[in-house]
Amino acid sequence: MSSPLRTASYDKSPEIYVQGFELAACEGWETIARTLLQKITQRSATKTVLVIDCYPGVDLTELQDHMIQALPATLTVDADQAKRSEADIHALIKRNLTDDRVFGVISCHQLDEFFDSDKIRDLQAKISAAEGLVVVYGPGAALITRGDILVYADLARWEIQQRYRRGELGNWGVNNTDEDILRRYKRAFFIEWRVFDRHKTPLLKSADFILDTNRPQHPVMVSGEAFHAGLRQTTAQPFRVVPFFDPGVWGGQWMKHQFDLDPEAPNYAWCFDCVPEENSLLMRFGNVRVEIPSQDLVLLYPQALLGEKVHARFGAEFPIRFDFLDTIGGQNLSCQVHPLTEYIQQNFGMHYTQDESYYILAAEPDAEVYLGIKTGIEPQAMLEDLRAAQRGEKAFDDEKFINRFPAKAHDHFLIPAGTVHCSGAGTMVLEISATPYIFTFKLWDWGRVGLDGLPRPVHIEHGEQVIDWQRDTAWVQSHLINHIEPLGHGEGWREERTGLHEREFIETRRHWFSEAVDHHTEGRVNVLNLVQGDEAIVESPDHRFEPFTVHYAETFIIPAAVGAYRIRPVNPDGKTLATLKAWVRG
Ligand SMILES: O=P(O)(O)OC[C@H]1O[C@@H](O)[C@@H](O)[C@@H](O)[C@@H]1O
Repeated sequence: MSSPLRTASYDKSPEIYVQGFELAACEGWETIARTLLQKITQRSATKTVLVIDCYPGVDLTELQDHMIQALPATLTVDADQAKRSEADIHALIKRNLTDDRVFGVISCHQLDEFFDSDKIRDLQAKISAAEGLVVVYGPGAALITRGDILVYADLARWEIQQRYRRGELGNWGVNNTDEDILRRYKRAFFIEWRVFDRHKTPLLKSADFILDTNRPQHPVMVSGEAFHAGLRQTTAQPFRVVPFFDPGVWGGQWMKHQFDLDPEAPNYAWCFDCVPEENSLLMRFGNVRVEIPSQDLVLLYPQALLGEKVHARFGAEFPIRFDFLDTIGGQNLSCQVHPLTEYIQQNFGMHYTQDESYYILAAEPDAEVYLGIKTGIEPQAMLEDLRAAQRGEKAFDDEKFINRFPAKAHDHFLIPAGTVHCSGAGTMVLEISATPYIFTFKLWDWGRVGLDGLPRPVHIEHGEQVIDWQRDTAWVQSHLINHIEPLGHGEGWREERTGLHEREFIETRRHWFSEAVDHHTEGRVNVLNLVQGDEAIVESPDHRFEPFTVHYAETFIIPAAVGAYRIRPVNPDGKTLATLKAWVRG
């Protein structure tokens, strides 16, 4: 392994300290109920309607038993009562759901389409006839009434996925807790999360309180005002999202040692350390830590975070993804290809595609990356071989068809969609890619089964429609491997362009430095990783944010609104550090 083991300095729980709202959050059901009662009392009204809208996956039984029951409600309304039937909902989303295990079609539905307007009217009549305290709760509660006090109970997607895996949770609007995990994830990714993100955005803007329900039996609540102050502060300083680590059939051992992860885990394959759509943010208000989906920041403050140009082009979506793929002590990823832009648009309703790159953080001496097809091969022969392998008749002859290139630390492999590729065993990849990450058409999975003992889904029928057969040995060598161009230098630093390919919208720059380097967002969000060196400090030249410490391999985000920032090495030994920075071109 080319990188020696270090003491684990990588911070797995980065927090944002929100200034000026030290008393704005509280924790525990009892305290939360008391805070709500105070708010109700302060209204001095004979009737109060308290609405607790929820992201799907929030534990409604816990909410009922520990909080709603503690409130002196004269009427309690569960929004589920107004939901359309499972069959109706299925008919509405059938086309988006598809029969495939992995791929659906992105939904444009609005949440009110999933509710029965007559039932909503009945509930509204009941609510207006009631006196005293009325509590309306559950996903979609605010469709029935906006009420007098609004609480939004939120939940991060990563926690939702854990609940799916533990068999505790199915999708919203269907009784499918036992269904294949891939299918439940698909329904959430393509439909449910889209619809509920759309529904929650205006609610988060006006909610009196945000309820963090990520930790079972450890609820935390923060005022809407403090929540927004925290998000606004976040758009004016460097920050990190909460990384999550996941095992996989090809997973390795490097992250486990490097990041001090559970030594009992068999391996770790992925680390998502900057996929704001799925990660969460930790905001600290005094003694209380609140966890919210980092997507909330993207939905609520896209201009300040992304910058005008990026927001105009992508909407409220964070387009840059940094993640790790660890195969050191593991196995090859599946041999795969990603859809071309028109293919992802026309088949899956995504507006941009899964363009990727592999930046090598560390590698075993014999590590290799598979990239592009061999010059002169016959496409039909390769597809036939893949199909025969898929039928189980023989192993795919990768030697015959796919290039392999040696990989060492700091190499950068560019992978525009349509290029057949995978990282081989013995490689620690920092993926710097466009955000879509599930549009992987596996072509060959080396004849193995997944962690669940079942073959992982292979999609040769999609893959064959998007493989670019021009990307052969010579083309790949000259266009996709270490396309490194020196750009500038100064006292104790030099800058290089490392990618990405011209078909990809991300620009990447590497700085080698032993002295401070000045950077500027130029009005676009920057995402960086400290790819060499133990520690550096990100500072504001005019003291507009607190100095922010980053450690080796941590990914950090500089919102567009930050403007100028400086990265100073912490290197008493004078060693050279390196950052890899990405932003959206154009
Ligand atoms: O298909 P497997 O083997 O799990 O590899 C999957 C990984 O491959 C990489 O090239 C990327 O496409 C990742 O987004 C993906 O998670």
